[in-house]
Amino acid sequence: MGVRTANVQDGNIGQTMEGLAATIHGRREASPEASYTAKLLQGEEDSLLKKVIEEAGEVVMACKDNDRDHIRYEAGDLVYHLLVVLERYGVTIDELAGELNARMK
Ligand SMILES: N=c1c2ncn([C@@H]3O[C@H](COP(=O)(O)OP(=O)(O)OP(=O)(O)O)[C@@H](O)[C@H]3O)c2ncn1[C@@H]1O[C@H](COP(=O)(O)O)[C@@H](O)[C@H]1O
Repeated sequence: MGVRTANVQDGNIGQTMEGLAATIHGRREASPEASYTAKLLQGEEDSLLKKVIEEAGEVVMACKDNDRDHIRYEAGDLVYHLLVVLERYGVTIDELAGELNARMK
């Protein structure tokens, strides 16, 4: 695990999520030997789904340790794997945004 200090100046969540989702989409046709994302997209469905549960558990453990850097790191793993799930099941990042925006009052 490579937990490090985050540079918040690097952060723009909209651009980051769009860029990452586009990269993940582009791995649909990539070789699973060359790309972990391609392996998740093309491999066993349950392997990907189990990974989401595992990463969610790691976020919870980091929270129980009250370790901010570790929480952020594991949240990154969870969000990445969640985006891979969305790609695999054909839910676009714009649809996710629409879902969240519809809840705003
Ligand atoms: N954001 C990620 C990303 N986050 C996590 N991971 C991988 O997810 C796996 C997480 O597994 P584990 O939890 O077992 O490993 P860990 O996090 O090292 O250790 P622990 O959390 O268990 O302590 C590791 O293999 C990470 O490399 C990611 N792999 C890829 N990406 C993005 O996807 C792009 C395409 O990557 P490729 O699929 O390699 O082409 C990359 O450029 C990145 O932008």
